[in-house]
Order: sequence, then C-alpha cells, then structure tokens
Amino acid sequence: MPRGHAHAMKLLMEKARLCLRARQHLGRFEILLREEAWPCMGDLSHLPASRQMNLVDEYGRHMARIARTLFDAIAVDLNLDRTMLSSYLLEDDGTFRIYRYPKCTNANDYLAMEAHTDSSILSIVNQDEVGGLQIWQNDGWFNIEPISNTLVINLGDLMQAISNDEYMSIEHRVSVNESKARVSLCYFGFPTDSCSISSAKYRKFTYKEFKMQMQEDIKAFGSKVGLKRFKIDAQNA
Ligand SMILES: O=C(O)CCC(=O)C(=O)O
Ligand SMILES: [Fe+2]
Repeated sequence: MPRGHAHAMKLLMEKARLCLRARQHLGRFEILLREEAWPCMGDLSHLPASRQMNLVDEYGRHMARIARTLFDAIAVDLNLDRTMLSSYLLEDDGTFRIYRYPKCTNANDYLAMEAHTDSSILSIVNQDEVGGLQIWQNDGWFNIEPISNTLVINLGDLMQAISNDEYMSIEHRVSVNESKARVSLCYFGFPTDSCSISSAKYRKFTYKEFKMQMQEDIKAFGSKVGLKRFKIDAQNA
C-alpha cells in the first residue's frame, strides 16, 4: 500500500470511527454510535430516535445474554472458579458499536480496519451481506463469509489470558468493498475493572491495569502491545 495513501486512509477511517454523534449510557450499556450509522439502518431509519435507541438497547441485552451463555460454557470447560464468573464477564458493561464502512475504490490497496486482536473477553460480530471480515489463519487471511442470521464470535485477549492460551485471541481485520458500503454491529464483553486475571503464562494483572498499559502503549507506539506485556518471560517491548 502506498505510504501516503495508507496514512490518509487511516486518518479517514479513524475519523469515521471516532465520529460519534452520541455517546450515551442507556441503562446498562455504553452505546457508541457513528454518525453515518443511522441512515443505513434501513428499516430502522424511519423510526423516532428514541425507538431506535430502545432497539439498540434491546439488541445489546440479547448480545449480553449470548456472551454470558458462551462464556459460562467455556468456563466449565476451563474449570474456572465459579465465584469469579461475574467479574470475568460483566454483563452490565458491554460495549456496542455500529460501524459503517464506506465503499472504496482500489480495495486491494486499503483496509477498512487494520489487523488487530480485540481486548475483550469475547466479541460478537453481526456483519451484513457485504462481508469483509477476515481472520489470520494458517499464515494467511481467511474470509469470514457472511451467512444470514449468523453471528461471528471472536475471542479476545482477556479470554486468552484467563484460559492460559487455550482459547487464543484471534487476529482479524476488515477489507474494503469497491461497490458497497458495509455495516456491522459489534458487541464486546469485558470484565470488571478490578477483575484480577492470573494464569500460569501471565503475571497477575487487573483489567484496569491492562487498559492503562494499552493506553500508554498506544500513546508511545501508535498501537497496542497487548498481552505480550503481561506474558511471563516474554520480552516486553
Ligand atoms: O466490523 C467488523 O466486522 C469488525 C470490527 C472489529 O473488529 C472491531 O471493532 O474490533
Ligand atoms: Fe476487532
């Protein structure tokens, strides 16, 4: 990708992503809405804003329920301490994002979202029929083809730490589409701030420490270093 273009694209996407018209605490969820999201919500757009918000809130509650069910099943598999389950995944504090990725010519030269791992416990992605989500697998990028009425679950960094690397955080990115804008609804489940995470391969840290370290790294290096910071015997960047 030409360097100048990559930079311009990055700024553009950052701007688009951070262009939050509303950042509201609606009861249980922090909801981040991108300005362009509403017009493309199709059958929702004719509804009054308060009704749209109710739907978003309701959707978030369903996502929290699904996240809880999945996490609790994984917790049984991992034999996690049952008293810790509610702090490992705090249902009341999920983050819900609605993304709209504009169509873009020269799709091969650009990315809609750079490769990354989620910092969450787990994330639930609902992508539309345009597609574009890709995961890194077997040394290559693998398309997650959209399947209607199907959600994609991405495991995040904190799941990896809790599970002592048994459930690995997946690296993913979003490609751009030349002819169609893409919309995705993404829910991210997180622990409580004070939740203490420890496993054989990681030194003990709280979710709050993880977040603070991430913010420091982003400031210093422009991107997160992530779990490597907490890995025992790892060379910290
Ligand atoms: O839009 C998507 O499908 C994925 C978004 C994503 O990976 C993220 O927000 O972390
Ligand atoms: Fe992600």
